[in-house]
Amino acid sequence: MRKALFLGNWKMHHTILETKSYFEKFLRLLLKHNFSDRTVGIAPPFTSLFYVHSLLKETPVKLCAQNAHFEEKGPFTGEISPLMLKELEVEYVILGHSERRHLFGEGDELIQRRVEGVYRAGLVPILCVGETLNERKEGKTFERVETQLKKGLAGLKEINPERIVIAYEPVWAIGTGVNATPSQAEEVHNFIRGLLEELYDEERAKRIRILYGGSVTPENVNELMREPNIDGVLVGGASLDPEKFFKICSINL
Ligand SMILES: O=C(CO)COP(=O)(O)O
Repeated sequence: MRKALFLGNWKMHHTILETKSYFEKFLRLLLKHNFSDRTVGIAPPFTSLFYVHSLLKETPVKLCAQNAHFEEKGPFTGEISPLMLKELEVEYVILGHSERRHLFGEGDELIQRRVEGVYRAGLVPILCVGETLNERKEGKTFERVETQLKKGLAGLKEINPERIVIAYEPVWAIGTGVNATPSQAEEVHNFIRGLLEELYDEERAKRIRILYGGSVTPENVNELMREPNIDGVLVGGASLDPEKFFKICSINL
């Protein structure tokens, strides 16, 4: 009932020139297949969105963004509005990524406003949550994830479950080459599903997709995706290489 979702988060990588050769390779591989049972998307840097929009127009690949402000417009230097993203037919927006939280000081309240603004604008927010290594060592994983999830969703009392995505990205697994084991990830995904049930109801909680992110590779994606509550992956480093990302997106489901 939950359609698998494979998303590449390029972070601050790939110029427009590099993006061109990426998509030549990626689309050549991808368009040979019929992937109606899954959704594939890529979040390039803002500077490439306009260009990538034109490349992806006739393809099933979804355009995604790495952040968004909550207002339509205004004096917010350096920010991009949901309206601007909608104009480019962006569908998914990553919010509350651990790099935004830890390197740029975004807190739960700001992230909540972004999630609400993006959702209300008709885009699909991907709310990222996850504990640091210290929090895990201190046994605070569930507590941390619960706070981030509840605060992040606080503005959305009513929800269309197909129009929100949660991404569990343990900070210690991001860009480290050390992924959460399938059972470590499943334990938290199952916990998140329970929280969603508490916040909404069982029916809706069952329909919300929960992605895993953190050192996903073509080698480990199969076993992660076998877990019942892992509905897709949010891929950083391995999505920068078109062949690797294609391998990830094309696994047997
Ligand atoms: O942060 C991530 C995706 O948003 C994960 O990054 P890596 O796949 O490079 O660990």
